[in-house]
Amino acid sequence: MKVSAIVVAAGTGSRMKSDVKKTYMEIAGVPLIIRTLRALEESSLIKEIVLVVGEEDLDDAKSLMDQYGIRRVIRYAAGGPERQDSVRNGLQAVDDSVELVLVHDGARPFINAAEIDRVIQSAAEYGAATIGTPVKDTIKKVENGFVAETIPRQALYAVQTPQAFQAKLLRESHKKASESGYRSTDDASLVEWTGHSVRIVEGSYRNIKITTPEDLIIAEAFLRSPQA
Ligand SMILES: Nc1ccn([C@@H]2O[C@H](COP(=O)(O)OP(=O)(O)OP(=O)(O)O)[C@@H](O)[C@H]2O)c(=O)n1
Ligand SMILES: C[C@](O)(CO)[C@H](O)COP(=O)(O)O
Repeated sequence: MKVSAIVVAAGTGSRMKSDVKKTYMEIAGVPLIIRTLRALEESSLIKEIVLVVGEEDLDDAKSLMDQYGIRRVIRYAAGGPERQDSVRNGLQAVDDSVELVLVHDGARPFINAAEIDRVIQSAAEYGAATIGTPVKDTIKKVENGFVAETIPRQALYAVQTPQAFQAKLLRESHKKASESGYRSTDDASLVEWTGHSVRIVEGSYRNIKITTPEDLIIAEAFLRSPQA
């Protein structure tokens, strides 16, 4: 089964409040995107990577891949206004012969090959799968500054990436969403919206998305204490 990975790294990183684009920020001396791509290269199931970066960063990204010896990236695509647009642009660069597509945030460097392969195997079996972890906090819906509802925690998961899909299903979901103007923050929700079920794969609380400055402190701590 031919598996392609789309790595989305074209965001502006506004919540990081940094002059340096989050994608290229160094964590312990190595750019964030390089750490993430190195993790993906550990999976023998991923045959190619399509890297989605800002249009203005395409040349620099290719140089960075050469500098750090990232060999699995073979195609590039320009990002779009939102993450959903960037994924869609990446999809257009994936060969039609590819059977399964994995989508991963460039901002999640702490994924490991075992987790990646479990998501791939689950998507191969069920058509769509996402990694995630049970929510640890109590989650409440807020309206006008007041709690409107406490959502029972037992069934709640904080989903992460990688998410993986049969290529045809993901292409159709993105096409329908684009045609109808449906917008969402992850790819699994587009597939759900079309009525297809999505399998949950148990993940790790280490698979954080580097989003705000606090996440950099956590990331440095994770690097000092590698996963058992
Ligand atoms: N238009 C966009 C927006 C996001 N992303 C990517 O999607 C992943 C998850 O998005 P997020 O963490 O929100 O990144 P940013 O959008 O850059 O952050 P912010 O929302 O703080 O601006 C990141 O790897 C980001 O680079 C992307 O490729 N294209
Ligand atoms: C895809 C994702 O990482 C799943 O949790 C999340 O939805 C990305 O959200 P962001 O606002 O684009 O970081």
